Amino acid sequence: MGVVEKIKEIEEEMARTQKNKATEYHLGLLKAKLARYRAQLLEPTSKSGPAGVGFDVQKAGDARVALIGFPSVGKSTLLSKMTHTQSEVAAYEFTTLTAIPGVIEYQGARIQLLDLPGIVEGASQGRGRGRQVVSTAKTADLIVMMLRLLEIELDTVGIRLNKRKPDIVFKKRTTGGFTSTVKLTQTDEKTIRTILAGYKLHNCDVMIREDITTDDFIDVLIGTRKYIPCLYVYNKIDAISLEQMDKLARSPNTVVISCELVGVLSLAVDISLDYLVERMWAELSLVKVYTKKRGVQPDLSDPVCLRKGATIEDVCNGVHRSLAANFRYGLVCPHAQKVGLLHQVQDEDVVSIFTK
Ligand SMILES: Nc1nc2c(ncn2[C@@H]2O[C@H](COP(=O)(O)OP(=O)(O)OP(=O)(O)O)[C@@H](O)[C@H]2O)c(=O)[nH]1
Ligand SMILES: [K+]
Ligand SMILES: [Mg+2]
Repeated sequence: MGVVEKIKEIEEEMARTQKNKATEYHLGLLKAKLARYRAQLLEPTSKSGPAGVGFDVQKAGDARVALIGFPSVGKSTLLSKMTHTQSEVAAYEFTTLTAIPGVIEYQGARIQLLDLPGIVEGASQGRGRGRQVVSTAKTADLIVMMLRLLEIELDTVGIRLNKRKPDIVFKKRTTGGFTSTVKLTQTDEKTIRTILAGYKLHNCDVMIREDITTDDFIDVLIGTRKYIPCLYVYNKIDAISLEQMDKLARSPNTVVISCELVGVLSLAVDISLDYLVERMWAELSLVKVYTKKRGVQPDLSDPVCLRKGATIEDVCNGVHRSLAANFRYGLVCPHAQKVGLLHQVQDEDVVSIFTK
């Protein structure tokens, strides 16, 4: 039996099983199994060839943004308007058949924008190029989704949108302790133990530090979940009423645009592509650091772009491979603070590195 059939079978059993206290643990176990099979769907296997392999586009620049959406929502139109790359645009579905990279230059950073083939319902089960699109989406720092319905699709294949990793710590091969620093209102120790037993993890220390659900627990147990921020972008708002547009624009993590009406309308909500870039930039939360050599002004046009939480060591690695190995100390302006490799840098810091 293939993985897809196994998934179907478990889903059917879950649908048949009444939800009550007596079946709770069994359902938890089924959920965990389901999660494992779904993860398998995306893993490359020798037999199924390219399954789980994304499109062959090299990561470039300081961050990658993936454009995901149903066919013909206007992904290629958007890429063509926001970057110097032209991706074929047409009124029929599946115009784009591979990943097309473009570059947005913003605030001294280079953001790679990836136009992708449209995905349809059932994409996570391998329909169309869905699997390849989903695998590529997993490599992104931000997903720009041009339609909301697809959120569920990405969820079934282990991409968690706008969520951070639940605060759970496991240690295998220990005494089997269970600690929770908060009151659990959405799951309990017995359910979690049942799931662990289903995975043959009998000796495992679990420490839970927030009020998690059973699904959160399975996510962390499976360990391959990707937590990626997502912006929902509604294109073609020229086709809906002002009231509808206004309502959409107020939803969380949402931007409304029109690739056709750029610069034409003056509205209460900003529908410009400039505003979209601003929002993408905010979601990526990159930190820009300027490096400075002794006696020379820093080059403000060429920052090192890093993830939030980056350290002096990351700055070193961003400049040259050998820098961290020969590191003596760093100097961070504006406060001329002497720092070590583990010091976290802030946006707009000017950093000098002194080597042995
Ligand atoms: N009215 C309107 N039409 C748009 C807008 N943006 C794009 N279109 C049209 O929508 C159609 C599909 O655009 P594409 O950019 O090819 O869409 P896509 O999402 O890349 O499509 P696939 O590659 O087939 O998945 C084209 O005819 C575009 O001209 C918009 O803001 N308003
Ligand atoms: K199209
Ligand atoms: Mg396209």
